[in-house]
Amino acid sequence: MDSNKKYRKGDRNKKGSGKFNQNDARKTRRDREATSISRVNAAVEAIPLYSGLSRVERVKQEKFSDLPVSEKTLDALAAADYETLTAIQTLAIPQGLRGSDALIAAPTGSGKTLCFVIPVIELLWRSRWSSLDGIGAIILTPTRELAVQIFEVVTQLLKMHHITAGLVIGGKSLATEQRHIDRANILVATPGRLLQHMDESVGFSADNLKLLVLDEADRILDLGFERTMEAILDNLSSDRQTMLFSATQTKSVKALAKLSLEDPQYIGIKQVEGNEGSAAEENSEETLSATPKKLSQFYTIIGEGDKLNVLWSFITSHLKSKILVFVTSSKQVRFFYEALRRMRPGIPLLHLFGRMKLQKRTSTYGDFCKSKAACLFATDVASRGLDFPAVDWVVQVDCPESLATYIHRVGRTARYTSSGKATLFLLPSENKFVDQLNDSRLPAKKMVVKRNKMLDITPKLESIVAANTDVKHLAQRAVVSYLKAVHLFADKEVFNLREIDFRKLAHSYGLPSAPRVKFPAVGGTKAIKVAKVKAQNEFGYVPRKNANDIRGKIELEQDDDEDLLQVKRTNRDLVNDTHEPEYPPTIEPPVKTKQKLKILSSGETRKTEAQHVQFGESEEQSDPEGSEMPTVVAESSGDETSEGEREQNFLKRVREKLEEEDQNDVAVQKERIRGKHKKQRISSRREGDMLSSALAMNETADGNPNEVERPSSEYSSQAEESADQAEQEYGHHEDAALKLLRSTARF
Ligand SMILES: Nc1ncnc2c1ncn2[C@@H]1O[C@H](COP(=O)(O)OP(=O)(O)OP(=O)(O)O)[C@@H](O)[C@H]1O
Repeated sequence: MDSNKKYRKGDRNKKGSGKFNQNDARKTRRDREATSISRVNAAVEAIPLYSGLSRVERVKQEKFSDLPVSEKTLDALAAADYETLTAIQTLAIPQGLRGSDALIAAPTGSGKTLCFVIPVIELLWRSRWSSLDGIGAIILTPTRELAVQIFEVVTQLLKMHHITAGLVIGGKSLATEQRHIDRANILVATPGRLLQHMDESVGFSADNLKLLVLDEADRILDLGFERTMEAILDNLSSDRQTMLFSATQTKSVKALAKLSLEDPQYIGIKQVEGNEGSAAEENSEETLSATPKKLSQFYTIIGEGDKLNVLWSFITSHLKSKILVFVTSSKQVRFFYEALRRMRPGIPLLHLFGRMKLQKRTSTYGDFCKSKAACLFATDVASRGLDFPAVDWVVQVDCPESLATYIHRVGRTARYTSSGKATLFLLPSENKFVDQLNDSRLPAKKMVVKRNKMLDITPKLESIVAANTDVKHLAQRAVVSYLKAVHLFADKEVFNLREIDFRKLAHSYGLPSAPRVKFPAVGGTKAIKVAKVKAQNEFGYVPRKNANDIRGKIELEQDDDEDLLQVKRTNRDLVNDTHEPEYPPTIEPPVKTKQKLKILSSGETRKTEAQHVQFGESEEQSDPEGSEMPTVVAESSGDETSEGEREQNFLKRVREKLEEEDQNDVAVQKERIRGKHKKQRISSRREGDMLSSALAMNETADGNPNEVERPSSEYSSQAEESADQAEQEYGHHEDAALKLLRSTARF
């Protein structure tokens, strides 16, 4: 009993001493941390205010280990193989660390992410932030992909810290985010979703906010979320540091800078080669237009009827490359992907656009990152900030709507120290864009397409479109959405619908004739409604008070499948806009459908010409907005044949072609089967008399009609295999997405 007591006492003592040791160790750690913090604080206070803005000078390279930052951050940086700072990092990180408000601009791929991630983490570490202190820093970024990408970098550098990070983006469960939001110290967010949490989440508090980062501010404003930004800024304490990153310095970015920054520093970098670079003067044009030096830029002039032929020839001659193809609208992305995968180019095809489900977008992004050779068709959702490693070629099939978009698209290659190439397809009417590139010192060289090397895929596309109704619909919608987008592009010197041959374009997509296009009037109420729905889809939330934002900033067409990122228009007063479409090659007068119904007295007959009602149109016309929308159809070429006849001829041609191909296929298959049987007979004979009965059976089977059926079923299964190939690939994508989502331990 006593010994038992003794044992317990000893045990307690032991435990006590353990506790004491633990407390001791904790205290030592705390002391060491405190010493480390005061040492780093002293070093940070000694950082001079950056003053080299008025001179263009060479930036000296530095090592991360020279920065006044915590051991924990240094260890994480080393673990991620970051050793030497890039030019913009050398200038911006120390300023971020010393607590300055700053407006920062640098070429694509120059390493801007670390410019804010390091100061964010360090500020919270130096402030001894704990989970009880709530949100200490918010990083706002325009798209979900970009948010996910930044979140990955944040979690990578937080590995050794006790600071938490959360990701709040549209497309995810709001309730899940709400359950965890009070535990996050660093929040990576898209603007709409952040505002939604501010309005609706009880646990959300940013009262202690120390640092706000606005990444890709120009893009956030482009998307028409000026008022959302104002509302967010209204909700945040002004006693904070703000870092604003923007590739372009538009009026609205300057207005946002005024609203959010206090006595800001302007830090810009032009021309980077590897880690080198020079400081650029404040507001210098060079800062805005610089692209990496290791990027080779080309352009080529191609008619609308040949773009797909040239693209196909390009893809099939670069089978070992990683290619990123930009087109204008999500419908084109889907059509290119669906049509070209059926033609088996010999390289994996992927596609990415704004309205894709988040999980699919993430998995596609992950797959393209991992692959060594692949071709990704994308809208501009992929053009800003996304960091795909080792892209060899960026191909812009359609002219970008602005130089800023061009810079961001080509910036997906030649990132950090790697080199890359970019080529741009321009219609002859878009030649003016070359002048703009030259004026902005973007050195693109002209490439000439060798006609004899160009493959003509139009007949193949015609067959695919004729055989697959869904692909045909996609092709029609792709043509329509492209033309509508061009209609909305502001730069009328470059984009002129009159110069585009709708029929040639449609033909190159495998269509017999140009689909009818209804060009939207600008800023109708229906368009605003659609814009709101789309903004909600993209950003998760649009507060009611911001409806005018959208009214003022986004014009969308009535096709509610359109890609938000493509058809938004900014900087026009849409409410008072009297701008009419400029190109009515043939404008159909509005059809009056609200006919007064007159009760006929018996014996009275109705005049027949008044009874011609177009049902397809009536729905639109009954809409008050509908009357503002002139229907523009493709200019008639003056051909002697009508559109209906043309379509019939086309279908006839395709049918004949398919029949011809079928006959060839059957002949080839028959030949193959004959050969196979011949081989079987020979081998059977060799096996001797024992197998003579089996041989006899085979010989009978030769004439058996069931055997003749076999090739065609083999053939059809081959065709199915071809059509399903990408779907099977997609299975891997989904796996990858799940892995990616699991590996990023959010919150
Ligand atoms: N100091 C560095 N050392 C090594 N790699 C770096 C360094 N800084 C950045 N990188 C790498 O360079 C690539 C581009 O960086 P980042 O995405 O931050 O560029 P960015 O300037 O934000 O580009 P964009 O303007 O297109 O968004 C990333 O893969 C990143 O990991």
